[in-house]
Amino acid sequence: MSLFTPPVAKKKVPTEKVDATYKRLRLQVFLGIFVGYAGYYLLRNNFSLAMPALIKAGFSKAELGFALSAVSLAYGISKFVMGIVSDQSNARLFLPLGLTMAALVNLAMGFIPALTGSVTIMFIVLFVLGWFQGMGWPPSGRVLVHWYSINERGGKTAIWNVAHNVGGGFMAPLATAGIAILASTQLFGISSYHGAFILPAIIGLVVAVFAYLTIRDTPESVGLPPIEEYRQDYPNEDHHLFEKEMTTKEILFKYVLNNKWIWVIAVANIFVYLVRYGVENWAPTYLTEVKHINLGASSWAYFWYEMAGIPGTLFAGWMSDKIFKGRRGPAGFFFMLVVTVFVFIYMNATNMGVINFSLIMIGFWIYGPVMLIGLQALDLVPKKAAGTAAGLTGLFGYFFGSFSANAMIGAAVDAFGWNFGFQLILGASVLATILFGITWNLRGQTVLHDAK
Ligand SMILES: O=P(O)(O)OC[C@H](O)CO
Repeated sequence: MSLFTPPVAKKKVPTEKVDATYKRLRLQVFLGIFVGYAGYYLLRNNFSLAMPALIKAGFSKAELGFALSAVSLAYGISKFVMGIVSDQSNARLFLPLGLTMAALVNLAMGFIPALTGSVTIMFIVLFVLGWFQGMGWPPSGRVLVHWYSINERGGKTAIWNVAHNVGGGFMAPLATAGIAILASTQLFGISSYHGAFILPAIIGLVVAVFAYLTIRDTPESVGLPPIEEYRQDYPNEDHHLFEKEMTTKEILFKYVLNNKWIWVIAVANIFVYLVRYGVENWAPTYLTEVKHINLGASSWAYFWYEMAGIPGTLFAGWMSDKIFKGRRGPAGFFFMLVVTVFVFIYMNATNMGVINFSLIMIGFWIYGPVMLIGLQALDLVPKKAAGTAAGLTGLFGYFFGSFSANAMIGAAVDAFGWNFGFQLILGASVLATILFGITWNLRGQTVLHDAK
């Protein structure tokens, strides 16, 4: 454990050098967590690229779907558990370690055919992968709260959040290239689909080295003053800074589990994730089954849903920083209100242009709230509890929201039809809007009584 203990600088940076050092290191650590988290996404869903070959080998869609569910199941739990561990760990080591482990699991799946030989084994291996995946978000959050103060954190977290889409976007071509290389060279004498694991894993290892070289745990770890002091921007009225590392008990019972606002946004996250994955996962089926458009056209709609999330996320961060001066609730409320309107249009539309447009609009407006919940979790607690707070919201989002999106909506549609399935999504969207509304006056760790 001592290997991961957050470091403390032996010497302070001289006052005249503080500004230049801060400027240089803020850019450097940001690049580290951006590229690092994109690296995590290279290795999160690449199994799906191996699935067509596994189906040909005799596995059913239901079996592979079951195996795949292990990733989000483990990811949700790990984001919370590893979030707790990461709050007392050096982010410079923690993030690259999780990425390295995720890459090693992928290399094992690439080189050991037995690991993709049965559903049970795949479930176990993917569970382990999901667990290591949970080591990416918490240290990134730790870096964001220590290097960026509250009135700029929205914009910076939003830009960082784009790493999700960059990593997810590069994953498919990389995995496909890996398959093509093995198919043409017959290297290692294994089936070509193993390339979907091997090439992204190799890039993941390179990214882990880059992340280690660039990330620095906290400003204090390199002899700089705390960010609040440097930028004169404080998260609470008495300007109290939490610079002492805390025990797990303190973090959990003093700052996270007894903070009613964390519970409000954790529950909000169930509904946000139900909308995010409910719309995304079921769009291809809905469009092909009900609207009778071909799969090629529906996969383009899916692609644009993802891409629209990039400007939407940036807009949400900017809005919460600049218009609402560090308050995330009003921005989340506004974004979810618009999502609700477009879910309503989407479920009632008959014209293909309107259907595609409303789907893209849902993509644009939903990723803002996805990012804002994580950001709000970081804001609401002392810096030393950031990973745990964000982890708890992630647990609720993945364990309940993503799970319900996959299982409950499918069952509801089977039993009562598409309209009922959409009513569930619409209801979730309204509830998320209300819950964001409840947090309207929150800014950092303070409730602003005069905020309008
Ligand atoms: O855990 P992920 O990858 O869904 O990311 C969550 C968002 O960044 C939370 O703000």
